[in-house]
Amino acid sequence: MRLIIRDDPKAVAYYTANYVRQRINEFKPTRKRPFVLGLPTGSTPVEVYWHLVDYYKRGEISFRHVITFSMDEYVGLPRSHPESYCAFMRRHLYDHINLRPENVHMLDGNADDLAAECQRYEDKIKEVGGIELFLGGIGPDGHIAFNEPGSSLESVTRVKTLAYETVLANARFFGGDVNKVPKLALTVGVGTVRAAREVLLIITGAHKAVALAKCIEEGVNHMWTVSVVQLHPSAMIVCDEDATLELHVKTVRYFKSIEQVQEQLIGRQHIGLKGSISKLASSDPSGSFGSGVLPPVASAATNGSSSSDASQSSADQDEDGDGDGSVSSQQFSDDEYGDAAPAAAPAASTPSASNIVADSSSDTHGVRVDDSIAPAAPVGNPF
Ligand SMILES: N[C@@H]1[C@@H](O)[C@H](O)[C@@H](COP(=O)(O)O)O[C@@H]1O
Repeated sequence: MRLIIRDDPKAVAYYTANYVRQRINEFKPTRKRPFVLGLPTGSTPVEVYWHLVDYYKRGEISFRHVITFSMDEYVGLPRSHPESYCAFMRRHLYDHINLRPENVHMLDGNADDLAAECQRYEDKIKEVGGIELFLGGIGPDGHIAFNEPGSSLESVTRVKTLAYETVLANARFFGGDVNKVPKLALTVGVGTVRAAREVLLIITGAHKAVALAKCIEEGVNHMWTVSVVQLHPSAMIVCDEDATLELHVKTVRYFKSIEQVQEQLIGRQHIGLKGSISKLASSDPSGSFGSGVLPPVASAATNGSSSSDASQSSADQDEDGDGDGSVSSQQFSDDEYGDAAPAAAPAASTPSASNIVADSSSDTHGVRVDDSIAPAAPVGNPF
């Protein structure tokens, strides 16, 4: 498991959105080989979605060959209700990017046969080849999707009764009235999340610090269903400093030092997504490794793909899926299905990799970690 710690929720959102963009662009999805993405609701991912919309509008990513599966949905809440997860996903992401309607999958909490609806969802996930990347959040009680404490760690998509703590936590979306919060939901299972080829969780806030500690420092336990990520071969948690409050200092220093040492020994340019390593840095010019003195980390400019790299990756997607993998940027903009083509870059209210100013001052736990992808976040909700 990888734990990436950033200063605050904005930096977490920015890191996560960048990661998703790079994963999709490196995958080079085509019609025959789409990228299958699992997505959460909740307040935590909202800013991630703003960034993804921004990347799309800048032409840095295309969702044309991306298939999405939302994690969960309330039972009995009309889809048109502003707090339905269907409305949420449309409001924050789906209505603003070039997903094909047939590639958007959401659970129907008003289906006549809820069990059949859950089975349909599982079948559909299998039919498209499984989920490549499952992005998730957690509740303060450590639930992932709506897999409340005590959920089977092998569970699949099903109807779930919500824990009182979750109803309380979500009452804020229903005018603070717990009576208005649906008590049942459809949710992908813990096993559904585990089956994804990669899991990326975003966890922010002191109110989730106990859950993060249970997830990382204790054993796999159905009372903290997020802890199942310990069993996943490719799991990453991106959290903020507040969420680390219940972790041992040693744990925090360990994960921060991994990031720092990797950059020193390997060089950020050689660390692939999912933590893969292409080669070691050619030399250790300072010769300082082992002395306990870590050199400054790389600057923002070396962090992952530049905007133009990402844009090129998008443009390289094989539009017609014939396997040749090469299309011109004109083809990238063409829209045989009538979707909106990537728009011009919006005004300077949104960030780009190039205008991020590195801030390496964070030293909360005594280990300096490069924060070079700390965001200049969008000003306000762009929608
Ligand atoms: N079912 C959702 C979860 O999928 C989500 O992770 C959680 C966290 O929400 P927030 O990000 O608002 O804390 O909320 C709900 O319970």
